[in-house]
Amino acid sequence: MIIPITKMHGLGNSYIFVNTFEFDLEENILSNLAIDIANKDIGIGSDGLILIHPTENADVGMRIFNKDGSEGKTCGNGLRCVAKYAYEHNMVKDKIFKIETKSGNVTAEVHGRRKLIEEVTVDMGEPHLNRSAIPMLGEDKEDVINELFAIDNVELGITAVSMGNPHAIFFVDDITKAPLKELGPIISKDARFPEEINVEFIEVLNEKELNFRVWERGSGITQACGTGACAAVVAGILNNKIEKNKEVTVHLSGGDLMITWDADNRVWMRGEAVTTIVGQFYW
Ligand SMILES: N[C@H](CCC[C@H](N)C(=O)O)C(=O)O
Repeated sequence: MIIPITKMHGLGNSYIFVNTFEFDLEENILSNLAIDIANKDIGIGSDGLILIHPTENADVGMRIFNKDGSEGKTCGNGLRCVAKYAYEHNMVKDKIFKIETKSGNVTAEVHGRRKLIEEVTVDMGEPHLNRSAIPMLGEDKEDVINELFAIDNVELGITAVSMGNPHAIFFVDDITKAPLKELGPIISKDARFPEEINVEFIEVLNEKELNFRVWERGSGITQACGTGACAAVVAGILNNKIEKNKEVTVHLSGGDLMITWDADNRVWMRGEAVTTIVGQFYW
């Protein structure tokens, strides 16, 4: 099979994009295709596969598959890249349009001159905090905000936030000492998370600035995670460490995202979207 592809990234969180408006893919090959295409030795190398697909519910649809072949429900960096691709390929006519994800529709706005888009803003919608929405085992009676979380003989304070995909947020005093490699994979697959979870460690620098590192469900350590950055800002505000309704700079390994949790309970993400390869994948 010769598959037309575009490799894109947001702050180094890279995916291989297939436009299924033009090249359709059978459902039963998607997981294995994601594993192979993301593999740096036998494939192109990325954090996963993203399909840009036709839908009745929005201007375009996005599906994301992690490096291990599992399907995620949404992807912040991926959404910015899909928005850039759709506008530059004349799949939408306006600069503001809707993108469908497995967790519902979001609204994207592309910024740039003529057909070169370098930055995108996405209204990521409302965060979800109750346990059943994460999902995380336990009674739904209260949200998970700095709750004691014992793991591997360590006691941490967990704040759990869903941005349409699950995030476990832990605050540390020094991001360079965050136990990402040691605890990321263990927490991500802990039985308390029936659908596993993305794991983020956050160092709050001041009320408008965070350092951020992530172990992604299904992909491991990535350079950036857009939904994770949104979840981190929500968690910081819930823990009274940062200010609501202000633009917060999140410093990820691959660069900065600007995140706002506004007075209408909506989370906004602004950042780059970059195309690096256009080509064909022989599979
Ligand atoms: N990198 C993505 C998140 C992928 C989430 C995926 N790992 C999952 O939820 O399974 C982002 O920029 O939001």
